[in-house]
Amino acid sequence: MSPDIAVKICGLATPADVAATAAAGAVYCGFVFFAKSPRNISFDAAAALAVDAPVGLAKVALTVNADDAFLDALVAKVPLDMLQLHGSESPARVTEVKARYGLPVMKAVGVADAADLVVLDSYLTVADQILVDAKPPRTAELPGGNGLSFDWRLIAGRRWPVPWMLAGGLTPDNVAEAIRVTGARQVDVSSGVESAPGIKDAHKIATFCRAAAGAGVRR
Ligand SMILES: O=C(O)c1ccccc1NCC(=O)[C@H](O)[C@H](O)COP(=O)(O)O
Repeated sequence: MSPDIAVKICGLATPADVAATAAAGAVYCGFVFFAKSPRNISFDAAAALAVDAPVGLAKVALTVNADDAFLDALVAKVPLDMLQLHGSESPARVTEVKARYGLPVMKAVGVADAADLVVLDSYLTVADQILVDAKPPRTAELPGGNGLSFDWRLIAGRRWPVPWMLAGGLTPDNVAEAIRVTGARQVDVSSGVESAPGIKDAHKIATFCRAAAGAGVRR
C-alpha cells in the first residue's frame, strides 16, 4: 500500500480486527473508551490487543471528556502511541493532557459550517494532530462514529500547520472522492468498515485501505 495516505481504522475490538487493520496497511488503529458506544472496550481488552499489535501500527486511545483519574488508569494499563480527545475538551485541557502523559494528542473537532473552522483554529497551537470530523446531530448519543459526512467543500484547499485527518461517514466507495476534494493525507473510518455497529468487517477494511491508497497515488 502507498504510504501517501495514512489510514486509521477506529473502534477495534478483537484480535481479528487488529490483524485485518495491519494486513490492509493502515497506519493507526483506534480503541474507543466511551461507555455508550457499541465500540467501547475495557482497559484489559485494549491492553491485550495493544500488546499483540504488530510493530509499526500506531495505537490510539479515544476518550470523551475523560478526567485525570480515567486517563491515569488508561495510560497505566494500555501501551499507547497517541491520545484522541473526542469530547468538548478545551485547548487548555489539551495542553494539560499532553504535559501529564507525554503522549501526542489528537483533538477531534466536529465540522458542520465555517464557524466550526474557527473553533478548529484554536487547537492548532496545542494539539499534535487534528481530527476533522462531522459534527454530530444535537440528538446523537455519540459525539463521533455516527457514519455521517460533512460538506467536504468547506475545507477544500485549507491547509493547517499540524497534521490532520479527515473523518465522518467515509466508506470504501467515497473515500477517494473525499481525498480528492479535501486534499487530506490521512483518513479515519469506523462505521464505514463495519457489518453492524461495533462489528468490523475485514473485507471492508481492506477495500477502504485500497481505495484510499489509490486516491493518494493519483494526487
Ligand atoms: O466510534 C465511536 O463509537 C465513538 C464514540 C464516541 C466518540 C467518538 C467515536 N468515534 C470517533 C471516531 O474516531 C470515528 O472514527 C469518526 O468519528 C468517524 O466515524 P464514522 O463516521 O463512523 O466513520
